[in-house]
Amino acid sequence: MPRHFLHTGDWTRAELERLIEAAFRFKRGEDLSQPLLGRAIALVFFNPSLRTRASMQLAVQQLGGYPIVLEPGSSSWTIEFRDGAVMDADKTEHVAEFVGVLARYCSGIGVRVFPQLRSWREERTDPIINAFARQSKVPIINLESAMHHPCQAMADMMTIREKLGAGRKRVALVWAWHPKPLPMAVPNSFALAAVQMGHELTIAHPPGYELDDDLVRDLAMLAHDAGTRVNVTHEIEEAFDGSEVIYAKSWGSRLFYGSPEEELEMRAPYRQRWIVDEEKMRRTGGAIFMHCLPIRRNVEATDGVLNSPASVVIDEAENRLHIQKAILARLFGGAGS
Ligand SMILES: CC(=O)N[C@@H](CCCN)C(=O)O
Ligand SMILES: NC(=O)OP(=O)(O)O
Repeated sequence: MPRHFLHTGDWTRAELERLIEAAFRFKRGEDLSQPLLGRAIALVFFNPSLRTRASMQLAVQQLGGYPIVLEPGSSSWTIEFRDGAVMDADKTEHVAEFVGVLARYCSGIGVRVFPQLRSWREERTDPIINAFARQSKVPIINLESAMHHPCQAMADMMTIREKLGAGRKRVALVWAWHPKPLPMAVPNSFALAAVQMGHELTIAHPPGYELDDDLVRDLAMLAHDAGTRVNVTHEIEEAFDGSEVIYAKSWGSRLFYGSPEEELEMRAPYRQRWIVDEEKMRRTGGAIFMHCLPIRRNVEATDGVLNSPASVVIDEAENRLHIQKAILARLFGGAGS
């Protein structure tokens, strides 16, 4: 089985640290190697993207490779994932043939596939990215699945290092109100990578927005191993007191997968309070503000915060390019491996 990049939990802290160091070498222009020379990487997008798509295409190209972007269900065929499925409905080809064929053309396959937000029990197991990983003889890179967004989380860890230096930081993952229930991939991966890197993590969310139980258990174990801790609070202000990093993100409640209307009703009371504004940022004494983007201005965070020097969201997005070059170089040989 090839080594995939599905979530950071499969990689050691030392390996993650080396990825960040390699990413800084790319960023500083010190590493101009082309480990992908003459090779193709498929980038499979089931969902929209700005940053991931543009930065992965560029990353592959800057390493000498050729990116092939595919969009199943729009410009390429619809795909069936279930083993043993009788394919007499709408799906045109099976993931077995899809990855079998692509592996003859490409050295690796990046996949973006959001959850349907229909069945928590099923989607919490990340079935689609895992089906790709099971079927594939070439490395699979997770470009955001139902449960993880490791490229984002690694760009986030790089950005924290870049802005605040090495060592343990007090970081807060803050739930924000949003007009739609969104996936949990970004908060899961941020929390996981943050404790793996030894940061002290506070997670603030309203009741009912708990992250996955297994993930929370893993966070506690990893925090213990790293000599740090994870605090969970239902008070948004508590996340700001003394924090050095405010990481805002909205996510849907797992209690209401399959019933978005009820979910929206449950979150309605949180609209006024669960927003990052300048008043809350003042409680931190100089924290940086982070968000994976896209962000809804004056809903998740105010213009005042996003336009202030505290906001590092554009640097964070730039760092996607550099860390993904490090990840590609690590998976496909050459520099950074
Ligand atoms: C607005 C939206 O759909 N956000 C998606 C993508 C975030 C970054 N790739 C999410 O919350 O997972
Ligand atoms: N942050 C992020 O993954 O952005 P896109 O959804 O635009 O790729």
